Amino acid sequence: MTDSNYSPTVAYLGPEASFTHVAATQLFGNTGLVSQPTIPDCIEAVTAGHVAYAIVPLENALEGSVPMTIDYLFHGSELFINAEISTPIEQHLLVNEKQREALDNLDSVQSHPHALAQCHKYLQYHYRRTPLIQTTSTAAAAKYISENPDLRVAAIGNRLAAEKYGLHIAEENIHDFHFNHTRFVVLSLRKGYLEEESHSENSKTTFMVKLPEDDRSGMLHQILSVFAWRKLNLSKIESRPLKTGLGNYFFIIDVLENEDHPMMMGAIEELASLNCSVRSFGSYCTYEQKPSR
Ligand SMILES: O=C(O)C(=O)Cc1ccccc1
Repeated sequence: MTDSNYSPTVAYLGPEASFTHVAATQLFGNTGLVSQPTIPDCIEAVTAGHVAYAIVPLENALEGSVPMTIDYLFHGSELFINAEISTPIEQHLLVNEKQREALDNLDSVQSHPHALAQCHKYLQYHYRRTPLIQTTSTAAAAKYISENPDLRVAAIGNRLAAEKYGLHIAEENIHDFHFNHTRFVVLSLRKGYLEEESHSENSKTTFMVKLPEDDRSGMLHQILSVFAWRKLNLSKIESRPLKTGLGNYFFIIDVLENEDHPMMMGAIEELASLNCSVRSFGSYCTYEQKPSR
């Protein structure tokens, strides 16, 4: 989707064949992608300037926000969101070819916490007594079982991981709900669209809003009316712990408008006049990934 003559370096939550990797190739192609073992590693790589961008999962339709991304992005990062890509997620049960017959006798099932949670009913029904082990990504679990053929361990991951690591798909589509999509965000130190020529009709802006210290009753209502009377459509509002004490929250607010729109500028000013602290993560476009993997 980016200019074919220019390939930026992009840190992604790897290894190869993770869902994040699939999303990264959709946006950036195959060149310049740098696998990182964890979400904090992706965020640190782009913050330190080792890569131009990082791409990480932000939110899943079944499980909600990815806490690791929220923690590192909203608590003290200097990063902006340049794009988001929403992808359909299909989870499969994978085993090493050597363990095809061990399915009734597994010692553990391993995957990313969100993948385990997305398949919870399946696991509860079929593997109630089997330990579930969390890994840094679905692909890390797939790679692990391919490198340890003698372990009676299954992984949960995508079809590409099965192909890449030579694994047998023991059961397809084990996610509990059909509509399983994940939002991945592209982050960098630069505020602005991934593609400069992006048009603003399809824009979204993400804000982090903190309430004033002297939190008054009806404050959230006041914040929402700032957007409501300007007919600014919110696609998300989520409260997250500020980590400063029980009951202290900030809000993540996504607005379906470009930050430069006069109504948005007015909204930000009005929030400031209510003594809210507002940090903008910038305006960006949403890309949709075709279902395939
Ligand atoms: O683990 C992966 O492959 C990821 O990219 C993170 C993730 C996990 C589960 C659903 C979507 C993304």
